[in-house]
Amino acid sequence: MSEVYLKEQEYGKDRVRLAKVVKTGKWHEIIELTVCVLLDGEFEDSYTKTDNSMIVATDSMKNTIYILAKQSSCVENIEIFATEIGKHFITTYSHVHKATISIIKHKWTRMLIDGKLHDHSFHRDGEDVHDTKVVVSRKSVTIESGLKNLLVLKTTGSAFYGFLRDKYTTLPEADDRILSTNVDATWTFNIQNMASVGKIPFNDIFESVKQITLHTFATHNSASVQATLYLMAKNVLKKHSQIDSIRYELPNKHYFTYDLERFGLKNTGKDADIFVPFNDPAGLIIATVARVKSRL
Ligand SMILES: O=c1[nH]c(=O)c2[nH]c(=O)[nH]c2[nH]1
Repeated sequence: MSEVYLKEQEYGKDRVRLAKVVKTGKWHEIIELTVCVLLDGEFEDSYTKTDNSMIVATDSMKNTIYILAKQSSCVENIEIFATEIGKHFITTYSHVHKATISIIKHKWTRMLIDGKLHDHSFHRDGEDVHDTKVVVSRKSVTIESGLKNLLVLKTTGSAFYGFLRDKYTTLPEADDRILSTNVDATWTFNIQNMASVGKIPFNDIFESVKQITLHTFATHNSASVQATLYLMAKNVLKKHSQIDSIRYELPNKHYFTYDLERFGLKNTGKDADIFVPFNDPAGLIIATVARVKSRL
């Protein structure tokens, strides 16, 4: 057999679920997270020589996440909390060279009861989440954040025509159609150094990216999912100088008119109002838009 070597490795604890309640008198906050920690470093011997002496047990990593959550005042700010966790692992263990921390923040929206925000009751109003992936090494920190699973639909203001037609094409041109997608967006931050991480208003930027995404989707006349995606990204980069690039993954969740002509009912063009939503197959449009780097 030809010689082999351990090309790369990462190991850690995934799907660590954690909720923290922050109480200010009767006013409570709930933060619910799913955390993944992966470590890279001098772990080769555990794979190749059955030497476990350098292994930080994944069970200890799980304990560490709960301990740091107890001690931290930044759990609500997942990019900062992830950086704290990453820093902990590379400063505590000299043989750990890189820690990759991924966190999903689940949505709990405060209830509005009798016209007032309730102090300790929350509901889930949508499956969209805020997530982050932070990679901490001794030299650098990289942070990407995301908005995942935001389901949107508009009933007009979307067309799709002028596309390539050949013997494989059956899709009719549409000057007015339903447009629906499940937005997944991931953006990377321009981080100067570890100390600057605490100064970035990650949660405000998240809310703003979400709002820009919704605003662009709703207000522009879409020529295609591709054109909508590019405009969303351009608007985000225009507004947020801390963001270097943004990637969108937009499935085109098709709604096709149902053939009611067979029953003597008009359901095309201006008369179209009965549609069949299709889960599968879906188009999938993926692109990353980045700033042109200045040559200065
Ligand atoms: O916005 C669209 N982009 C496409 O690439 C495409 N392809 C398709 O069949 N419908 C659509 N819609």
